[in-house]
Amino acid sequence: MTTLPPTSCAVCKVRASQLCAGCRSVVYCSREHQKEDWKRGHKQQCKCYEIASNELLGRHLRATRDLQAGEQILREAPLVIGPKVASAPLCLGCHRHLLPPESPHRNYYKCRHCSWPLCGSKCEGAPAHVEECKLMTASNFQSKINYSAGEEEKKESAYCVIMLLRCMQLKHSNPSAYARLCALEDHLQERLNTPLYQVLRANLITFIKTVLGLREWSELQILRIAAILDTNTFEVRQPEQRRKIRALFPEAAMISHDCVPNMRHRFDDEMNIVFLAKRKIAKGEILSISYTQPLRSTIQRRLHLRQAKCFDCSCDRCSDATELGSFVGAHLCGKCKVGKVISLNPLNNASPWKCQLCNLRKTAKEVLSRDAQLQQELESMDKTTPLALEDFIHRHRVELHETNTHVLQAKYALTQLYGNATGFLMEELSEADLERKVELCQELLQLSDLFDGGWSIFRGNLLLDLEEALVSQASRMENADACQEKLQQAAAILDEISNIMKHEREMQQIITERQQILNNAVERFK
Ligand SMILES: C[S@@+](CC[C@H](N)C(=O)[O-])C[C@H]1O[C@@H](n2cnc3c(N)ncnc32)[C@H](O)[C@@H]1O
Repeated sequence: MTTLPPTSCAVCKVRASQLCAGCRSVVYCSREHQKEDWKRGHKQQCKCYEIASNELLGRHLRATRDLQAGEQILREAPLVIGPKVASAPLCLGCHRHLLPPESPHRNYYKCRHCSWPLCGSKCEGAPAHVEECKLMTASNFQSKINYSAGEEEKKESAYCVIMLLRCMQLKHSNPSAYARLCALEDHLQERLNTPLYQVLRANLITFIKTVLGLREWSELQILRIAAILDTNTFEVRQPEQRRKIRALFPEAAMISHDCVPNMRHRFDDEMNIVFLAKRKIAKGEILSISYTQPLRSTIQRRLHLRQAKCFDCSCDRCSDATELGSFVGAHLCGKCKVGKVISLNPLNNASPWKCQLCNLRKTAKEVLSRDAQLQQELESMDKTTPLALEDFIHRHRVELHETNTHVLQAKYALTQLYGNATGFLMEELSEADLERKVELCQELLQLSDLFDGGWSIFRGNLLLDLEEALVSQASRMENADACQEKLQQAAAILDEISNIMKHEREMQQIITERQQILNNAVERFK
């Protein structure tokens, strides 16, 4: 049932019709009254979602009105930001990945007080770093992270204390922010017996209580904050800013997971998190994002979610042994050679697997260990050219069908390599390789419609690759009709990309360049 918006101005009560675009639940008679109401408190109430709760998900967000594809749903500033539990050396002031020093015999710039690496003296006084620096200096702690040539990407586990200390400091510096942090889910009891928390217990607690002398904090209080961070932080990736860190957003932390999510998120220049609807969302629908990777199989995704977020996903994709008809987790049957081997109960990771066509059965352990081997093989492969990945798909064709997770991961990497890798640049691609790129993009786009469709970044990136390949194909064609058809296809795709990516600032230049290349191709064709 649609709720009709009110008809009188929220400020002066005269008959009015200017609807607030954010929540669409109040109207105003004028821009002045809208501004006045915003300052008076509508800013806090203007939302198109509410926090709801149920037994399965706990707290979650739910749409309070119909939402259009591409609509912004939530924007939130971070409560705390800092390094990931293990991180390559980064500046604790501006959080940028550190560049190697100019001379390889020199070290990173080190904070004059606590010796943590920084990008320069300017960051010594950065608000993010000042308090932790005082604490470490007061207890004579000096960081031992140094530059080591060739190991710039090595992850340092010493960074695990930073985000934790920043949260602990909120208790005195910002008690209301600390209270919001403490209200978040932790799964501490489930985490305490894991190997990671055993290590944290040994190292982190000693560091905080003994080295830094924060004796008033109990072991469980400290571990609870670590568990809150593990359950709720978002990874912030801003490659153009050389940033790969984590951040806590208390409202966004309420958003639940679904393996076919209806929202996507990004970070703006001020590191606010911004959520958009990937498709139309009806009033009352649960708002979701994915905490895991869409091209992974159900058993891989569920294991990851259990280990990282302590829950067993039972979404529509996970509940269906065929994964919505995609068979991403299935292997080809080694006996009848045509059937697909799928789990008899995908919501039980220990359930046996069986061929759909013959009587071949496998234990979950067999499936898992084979998957782990294949994943390992894929991850250790040379990804500088398409050759090894094509070879992987070919070698395993009897066991892995066209949409098996390992094949999909290889195919996605191939869409990036054809046209970009040395020796495989767009103009160097053979007709066959160019056609392969087009087919791979189209195949993955079809799959993305099942798991990550609509206005998704995955889809936007695949469309960009496809558009480029189509223009390149068109420019090699001699038949005018075929060329025109390709260029028209490319133009329609570019329109869609412009829509999907219109909020991604860093994509605008690429889109403009693509438009220029396409216009030139159309001119040449004419
Ligand atoms: C970032 S928090 C989300 C907010 C949380 N529900 C709360 O009440 O604070 C992540 C946690 O929410 C729960 N959760 C999120 N999505 C879920 C899902 N699809 N199924 C079951 N639990 C889910 C899990 O307990 C997970 O560890």
